[in-house]
Amino acid sequence: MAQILIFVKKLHEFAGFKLHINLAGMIVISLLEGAGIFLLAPMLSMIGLFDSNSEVIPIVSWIVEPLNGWPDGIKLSVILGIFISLLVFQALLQRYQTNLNEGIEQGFIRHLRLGIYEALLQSDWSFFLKKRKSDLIHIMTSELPRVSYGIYQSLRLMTTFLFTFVQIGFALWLSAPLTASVLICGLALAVYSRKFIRKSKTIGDQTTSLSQSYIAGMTDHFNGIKDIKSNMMERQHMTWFRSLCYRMEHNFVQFTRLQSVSQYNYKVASGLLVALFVFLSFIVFHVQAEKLVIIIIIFSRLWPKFSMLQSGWEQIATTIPAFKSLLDLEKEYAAAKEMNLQDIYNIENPLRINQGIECRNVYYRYETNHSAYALQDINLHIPANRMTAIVGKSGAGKSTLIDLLIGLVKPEKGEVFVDGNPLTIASMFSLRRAISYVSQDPFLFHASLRENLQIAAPHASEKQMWEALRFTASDDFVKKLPQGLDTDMGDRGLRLSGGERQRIVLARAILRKPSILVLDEATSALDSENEAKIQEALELLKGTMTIIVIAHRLSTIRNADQVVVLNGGRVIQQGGYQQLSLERDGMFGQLLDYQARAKR
Ligand SMILES: Nc1ncnc2c1ncn2[C@@H]1O[C@H](COP(=O)(O)OP(=O)(O)OP(=O)(O)O)[C@@H](O)[C@H]1O
Repeated sequence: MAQILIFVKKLHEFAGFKLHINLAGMIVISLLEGAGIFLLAPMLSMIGLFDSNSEVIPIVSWIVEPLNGWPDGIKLSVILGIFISLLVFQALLQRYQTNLNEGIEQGFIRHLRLGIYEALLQSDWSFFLKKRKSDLIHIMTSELPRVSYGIYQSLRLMTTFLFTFVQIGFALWLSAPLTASVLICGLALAVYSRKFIRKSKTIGDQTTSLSQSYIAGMTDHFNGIKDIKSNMMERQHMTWFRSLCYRMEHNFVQFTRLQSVSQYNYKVASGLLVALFVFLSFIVFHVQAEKLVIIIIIFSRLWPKFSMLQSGWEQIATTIPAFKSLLDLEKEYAAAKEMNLQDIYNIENPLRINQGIECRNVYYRYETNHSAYALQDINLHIPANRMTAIVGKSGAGKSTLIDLLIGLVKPEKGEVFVDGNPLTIASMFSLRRAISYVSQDPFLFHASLRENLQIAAPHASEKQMWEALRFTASDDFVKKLPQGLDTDMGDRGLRLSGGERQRIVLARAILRKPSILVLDEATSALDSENEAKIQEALELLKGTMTIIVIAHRLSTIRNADQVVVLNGGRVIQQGGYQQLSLERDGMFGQLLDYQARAKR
């Protein structure tokens, strides 16, 4: 419950006076409904349904007294007129309040959605390394609507509660002992029904974990669909999916069953209560007929509200785990926050690097409770406007070193310097403004080629786009695409071959006119001819920007000014290509030998 209160507080902060107007509207609607019910007594008496003395009923006496002595027809018309006016006013207010409610709810959800996405973009890279992407998608797509539903139910519950409260007030005014005895029965039922709320919460926990598995499973399966189909793994996946679907079905059915039991209990109890009620009225409390009619009308309208309160609580209880997921995520975000998004936007100027980037005694571990360091004792200088190649066996720490140099991860020990100044959070963002990074797994958005290029350089002209494409030997195949630059790239750029995709991503990186170009195995999927073209292009860039390259194919780094060899997270060799290739006992020489042998 504490989780919901936190969100109600947030709702209050967000909606402010609108929420107050909403609550006031609810109270007025309930009061009008109560007053309308009071008018039923004189109406029924005039029609002749019972012989009434309306003066004994509060409010009614104020209206009926001035009409005494008037003909019955006019009296009835006046009362009916007041009744209709109350109804119309109440209906109008109700309409306004419903719209206001929806506006508040949807506005609040938008506010939460934007907040989560903003916090996501403000989080550091280590947050994304630890978090399953599908869990974030799950929260944005499944948990947020549940939170929205929980808030809607909470507002509805509040309305029902206020309505019930006001109506109980009227009933108490008419007959305190009778109302009190009905309330005691209602309270006893509410205490008995607490177990239903607890069970609802357990079912809600299961709903969260099942929908999390569902989205995680679907994401994994779609990412690996080629492996599934080509390795005939359909049966295993179908079995997993079927079992999950059964469990999800059971989860929903279980909740409906639970609700039907609690609603059944309420119905039976209401029958028993009506009998008790009539008995008490006549035999014990001797309530006057007029008052009894009004009390019966009030309670006949109130009892469904009691059962709505119960079912509302149960519905809210199932959404509590979703509220909890959101709060947990907020805590994780707070711990992982790098900087405010607005401050990030304000960093417009790329960092100018004159001397270079340097690591001093740097150590880094992915998990601090794990003894293995991905990088250790790194002392390294990456000179500005030169090409540095980082090589080493798989798992040596090359990509981790790049992440550290561009400030994506922070050293556990030691420090990174740019032109002799320690890398701070602010300078790190300026540094990233200066970088174009091409990863091992080049990614294109499901949009046209033009849009994919514009993401990196929104103001690039068509001419500049073609220049970048020519630079990366992509212009020929782009011209052959059905709609040229406007061709859709498909899901993750699936429309292109691996090598074509790499060249487009490289063109995008160049288009940004970076002062540091980082290529993490960016040409691994290219054939020799295209790779040679890219090498020539990179040669042209040398001297104009700092280039850092990770490459397994050592032939591609022949022109590097500096080669850094990593092994087991340590720098074991460093120097010019020629110099290192002559050190025959060194790892670089060994790597060159392996590749020469593999070629033969
Ligand atoms: N997200 C992660 N969580 C935990 N350990 C990781 C993570 N990423 C990498 N590692 C570990 O850190 C070490 C260095 O990994 P890194 O990716 O930097 O190697 P690499 O030299 O780039 O390898 P490759 O050439 O295969 O891409 C490896 O032992 C790897 O298992």
